[in-house]
Amino acid sequence: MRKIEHIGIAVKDLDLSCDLYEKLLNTTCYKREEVASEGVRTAFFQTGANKIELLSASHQDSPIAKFLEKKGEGIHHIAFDVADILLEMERLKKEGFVLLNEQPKLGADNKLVCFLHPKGTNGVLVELCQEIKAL
Ligand SMILES: CC[C@H](C(=O)O)C(=O)SCCNC(=O)CCNC(=O)[C@H](O)C(C)(C)COP(=O)(O)OP(=O)(O)OC[C@H]1O[C@@H](n2cnc3c(N)ncnc32)[C@H](O)[C@@H]1OP(=O)(O)O
Ligand SMILES: [Co+2]
Repeated sequence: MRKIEHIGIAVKDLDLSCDLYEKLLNTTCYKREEVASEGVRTAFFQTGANKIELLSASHQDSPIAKFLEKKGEGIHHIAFDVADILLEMERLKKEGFVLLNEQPKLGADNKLVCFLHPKGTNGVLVELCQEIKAL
């Protein structure tokens, strides 16, 4: 794990929350992206070396919809930047962490991602992110 790649925040209304976070962070959202496979709409903010990812649900079966129903708006996950996601997944599996996807999957913001079950990380949903390098 090289650094925190982003903090994911679950929100009910992405437009409203984008306005709020633009005021809070004094910067505009640099990317909005829907990840249909995850059932999420995302909005990214760069704050110095860090990123905030706002996430809303794009359909009712989205993990974000379930999270909002159960816990309401708030921090949803912490994403870490990794150099080699396959190596890291292998290492974490050997360490006994529960991977929520056996293979890396396409995430937002040009990343390959994998999630670890929060039950094995003291209640924090952890996401691994590897930048997809242009060939
Ligand atoms: C990939 C695009 C983008 C990116 O950055 O590139 C994203 O970040 S997309 C983010 C949305 N996608 C995901 O979250 C995928 C991984 N998540 C899952 O597979 C599920 O949400 C899972 C397994 C974490 C929970 O799903 P489940 O159906 O089991 O929901 P439950 O409500 O029954 O939860 C079981 C248990 O886990 C606790 N929980 C759920 N979500 C979280 C969370 N975000 N942080 C911490 N804990 C969480 C929940 O409270 C339940 O615990 P319990 O003690 O039983 O109440
Ligand atoms: Co994320």
